[in-house]
Parts: sequence; C-alpha cells; structure tokens
Amino acid sequence: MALKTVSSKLAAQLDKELMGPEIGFTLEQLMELAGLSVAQAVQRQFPLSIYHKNKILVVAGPGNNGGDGLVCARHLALFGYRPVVFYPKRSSRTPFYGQLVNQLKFFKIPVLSTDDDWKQLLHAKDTLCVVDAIFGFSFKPPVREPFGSIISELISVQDQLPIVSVDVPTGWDVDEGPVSTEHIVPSMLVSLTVPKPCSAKLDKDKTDHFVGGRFIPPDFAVKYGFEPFPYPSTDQILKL
Ligand SMILES: NC(=O)C1=CN([C@@H]2O[C@H](COP(=O)(O)OP(=O)(O)OC[C@H]3O[C@@H](n4cnc5c(N)ncnc54)[C@H](OP(=O)(O)O)[C@@H]3O)[C@@H](O)[C@H]2O)[C@@H](O)CC1
Ligand SMILES: [K+]
Repeated sequence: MALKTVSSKLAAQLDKELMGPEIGFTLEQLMELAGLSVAQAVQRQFPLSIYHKNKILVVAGPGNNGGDGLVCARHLALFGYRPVVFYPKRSSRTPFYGQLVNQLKFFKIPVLSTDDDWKQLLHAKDTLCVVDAIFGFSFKPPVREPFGSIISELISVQDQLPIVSVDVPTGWDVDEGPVSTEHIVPSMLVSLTVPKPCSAKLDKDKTDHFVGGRFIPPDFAVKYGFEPFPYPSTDQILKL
C-alpha cells in the first residue's frame, strides 16, 4: 500500500480549517484526542503485562507538538505508567499550556525544567521509552538551543532506549526527512491525522508507524487528497 501523506503546508492548512469558523473545533479538543492517540499507541507497543517497567520520559517542546506530549503524559498515568515530563521551554502562547501543566500536577506527574537533571532518566534499566513531543509540523531547521543539545542526548541513547515520536521525528524536515547524518531514529512514529512526507524516509525495520488523531469525517480526508484510514472498532490508532 502506497503511503498516504500531506505536506507540512497542507497539514497546517487542514489544521486551520478544522479550527476555523465553519467547523469550529478548538485546539484543546484536537490536542486531547492527539495526546490520547499517542498514549494508546504507547500502550499497544509497550504493554505493562510484557514490559515490567512503567517509567516513561515525555520531552515536550514549546508548541502544539509539546502540548500533545503534556496530554499524552496524563493519559499514560491513567493507563498505569509513571510518566515524567521534561518541559524546558514553557509556552505562554495561550493560558491553556499552563492549565495542562496544572493538570499534570493534579496527577502528581513530575514536570522538570532545564535546572533539573532530566538526563538521569535516559537509562533503559529504569525507563521504558521516551516520548518525543518536541517539534511537529511547524519545525524549520536549523534547530535552536536548548533543543539541539536535547536532541543530541536523545540520539546518543536511542540504540538502547526506544523513542516514540509524535507526528514528526524531531529535527527532521517535515517534507524532506532527516537533515543531517546524526538524527533521531524513532522506534515508533505516531502520525497525527495523516502522515507527513518525511515518514516515507522511515526505515521499516527500525520504526513502527502508526496513524492517530481520529477526528475527521471521510469526505474531509478525501478533500485533502488522502483516503480515510480504516481505524478498527473504537481504536484511536491504526498501525500502518
Ligand atoms: N490536526 C492535527 O493534526 C493536530 C496537530 N496537533 C499537533 O500540533 C503540531 C504542530 O504544532 P505547532 O504548529 O504549534 O508547531 P510545532 O511543530 O509544535 O513547533 C512550533 C514551535 O517550535 C518552535 N520552533 C520551530 N522551529 C524551531 C527551531 N528550528 N528551533 C527551535 N524552535 C523551533 C517554534 O518557535 P518560534 O519559531 O515560534 O519561535 C514554536 O514554538 C503537530 O505536529 C501536532 O503534533 C494537535 O495538537 C492538534 C491537532
Ligand atoms: K515530535
């Protein structure tokens, strides 16, 4: 089956239309479903009954990809995992990000900043996986600090510690794929709504690919040039 993708430009347009005056979704609604999808994909890939570790590091970036990570952490806690969130650059774009952080505190999920030693979580002995919610479809290379150093740390452990990338592997050009030889190779990618073109560069032997964010009707998918995904039953995700 040929991979169905939409470009970064079209993905942003699709997002805008969903949240525009005619359709009227709010960011909060879509982000909740996006974060839930990612948590469900993690649970499918790393069920607690098989993996006897429950600590998950969620690295959240400054935009909506990071917001998806904050929501995902809350659902992971509800599913029985022990998420820890590293949120180095907190957004003040909308008060909603602050509310998401308050919800994490309500769930007693630690939220670390650059002053904390987040790197001690980068050990496969204790940590099950890392959720990469740093950048999504609005990332434009080259990467700026502190994220360059954070990405390098993740790359240095990815052979031992699986990375679950949300929507786009962080640091990859959304349309072109990896921009340097040293790059994140996720063990799992959860594309939201529809895969972005960079996902065609995934090595299928190294990365399992899921689509999630089950929030559009079939005719809307067709309008944006892709076939609707056949999600089974009540699932929020589909393995491609
Ligand atoms: N319909 C859907 O599918 C839905 C999708 N959703 C999710 O939204 C994601 C897209 O979110 P988004 O548009 O907020 O952008 P995102 O990728 O998080 O990055 C922007 C941030 O990164 C920063 N930044 C950029 N380049 C940088 C650089 N080189 N180095 C350093 N920083 C850089 C940039 O900073 P700025 O340039 O503004 O200073 C800004 O702060 C999408 O992938 C999906 O996960 C759901 O939540 C809702 C429904
Ligand atoms: K990401």
